Amino acid sequence: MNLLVKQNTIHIEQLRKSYTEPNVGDVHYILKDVNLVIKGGEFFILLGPSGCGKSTLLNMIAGFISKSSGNLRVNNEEVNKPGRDRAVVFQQADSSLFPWLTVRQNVEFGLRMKKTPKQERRVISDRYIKLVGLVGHEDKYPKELSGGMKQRVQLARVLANDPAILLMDEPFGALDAMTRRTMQKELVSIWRETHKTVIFVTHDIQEALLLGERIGIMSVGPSSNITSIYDNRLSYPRDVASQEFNSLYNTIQGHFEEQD
Ligand SMILES: Nc1ncnc2c1ncn2[C@@H]1O[C@H](COP(=O)(O)OP(=O)(O)OP(=O)(O)O)[C@@H](O)[C@H]1O
Repeated sequence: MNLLVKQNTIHIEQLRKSYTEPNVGDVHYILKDVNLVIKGGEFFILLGPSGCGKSTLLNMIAGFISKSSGNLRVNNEEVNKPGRDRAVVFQQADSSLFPWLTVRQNVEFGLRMKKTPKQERRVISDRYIKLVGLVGHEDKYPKELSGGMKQRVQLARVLANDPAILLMDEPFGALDAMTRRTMQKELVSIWRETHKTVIFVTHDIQEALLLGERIGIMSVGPSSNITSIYDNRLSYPRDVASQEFNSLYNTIQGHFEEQD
């Protein structure tokens, strides 16, 4: 087994996130008693309705939001701050790209911070700019790019830093259908090539089924948790028209209808 696959396991036990209402003092739970193990190298989907707490959970794994109680471990170490082993790809690339830097400078930013030598930076940025299909656009600034291209820059920048765990918060949600499909295909091939652990948040059942190996369903909030996990063993690339795909789609949709 690949070393990366053995590592980067995420253990979540009885995890809670609550907040206290100002002035009143009542305690409200966003997440209550979430239990989950995500294996290293796995492509895991967090699927749930709007406002159920998917982003909160992802940001807790990233180390951006602290837990209220329970355990959250990556590689057996309690998460209490962001780490180089984890990186987040956000829904809106605009807020994460530096507008005053070119595509290449944005992709190389983290490497520059790590003081990676210039030549090595160039090799790495070339690789990921190629991987996300942005060759020829290296010297453009974010304002000269389409939404899909900006999202590719964000992905290339995250990949250039080589985190073992990719945390993706509805990264293709704002893209048009065609660009979205292309990005989904690229992500699957990047994941298969790099063996990274991917946790991908979406509220779109079709997207969940196209991408993930396992799909964790979150209940409607407040006090959300993971109510079921579905295995998706269909081989890649997945065919939305196949009977197996549709059967799994209907099962998951039925699950949500029961919750209504
Ligand atoms: N600091 C906070 N104080 C109070 N409530 C909060 C806070 N942060 C988030 N919430 C609430 O927690 C819930 C979960 O929010 P979160 O953004 O994690 O959901 P989500 O499933 O990612 O939603 P969406 O799919 O719409 O992005 C929401 O009801 C939100 O209003």
